[in-house]
Amino acid sequence: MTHDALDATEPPATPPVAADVFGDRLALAEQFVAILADTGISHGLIGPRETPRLWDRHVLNCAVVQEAIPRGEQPQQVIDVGSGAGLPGLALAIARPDLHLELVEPLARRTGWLTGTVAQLGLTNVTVHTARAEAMWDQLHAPWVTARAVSRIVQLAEWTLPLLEAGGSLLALKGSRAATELDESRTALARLGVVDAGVAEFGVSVLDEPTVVLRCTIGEVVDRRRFRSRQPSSAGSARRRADRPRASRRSGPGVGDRPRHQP
Ligand SMILES: C[S@@+](CC[C@H](N)C(=O)[O-])C[C@H]1O[C@@H](n2cnc3c(N)ncnc32)[C@H](O)[C@@H]1O
Repeated sequence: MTHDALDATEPPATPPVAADVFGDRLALAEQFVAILADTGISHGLIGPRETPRLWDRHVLNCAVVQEAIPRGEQPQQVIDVGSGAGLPGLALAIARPDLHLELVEPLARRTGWLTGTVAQLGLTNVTVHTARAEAMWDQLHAPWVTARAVSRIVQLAEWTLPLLEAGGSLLALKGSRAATELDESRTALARLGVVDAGVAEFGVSVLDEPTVVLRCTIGEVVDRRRFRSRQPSSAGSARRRADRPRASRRSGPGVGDRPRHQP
């Protein structure tokens, strides 16, 4: 059957590699894909043309980022910013029941769908917050923040680095331009408190196109007063500020000018 011949709400067949990624949580992942193909599309959280690609481009692409987060003895918290249809947040929560996912998404229509999906899946390791990331600085802190397709890296760092504990990392799922974006942003990231950054690929053995992650690691907890004074009044003005070259305002060493470390 061709992709066009598929019913719009019919979930795509489960690829064999999904079992490698999700293990004994595969049935939950299949349920998530079925929900995405149904209400995820009818509620406008994901494009209708994405149905045939729900596994490889979306759910698997996001779940493999679990490789970046070591398994510890204690449950670890992960803040997923701009979760949209639960990507990567819900894919990670399904793949890794040892993680607790805090999904931060400002659009109530989306968080309503997320809350319903969490209930349908019976996930107990997810909390959904209807808020912008900047509004959660005083309430949520974690060693990991994830984000996919939310903003360019400097703007994303401004929104999310205050959510990180000391030594924590922002994992930004990016496309093939990740290395270029990082090289263009090193000075600005260093000014925001990033002490180490790098680009790494995940899912190399299971995906035709591995997931490219731009990682930004902070040292001490970042000075939030600096960020708060720069808190954007709107996404547009913030983006304009974030994309302005900062080297002209103050020169200094860029992050990652020391040897890179891969997660
Ligand atoms: C293009 S969507 C990506 C959704 C999902 N991460 C994905 O990859 O499918 C970007 C999402 O980021 C959210 N967003 C934008 N600015 C944000 C902010 N400052 N804090 C949290 N979420 C934000 C939007 O509401 C939207 O749901």
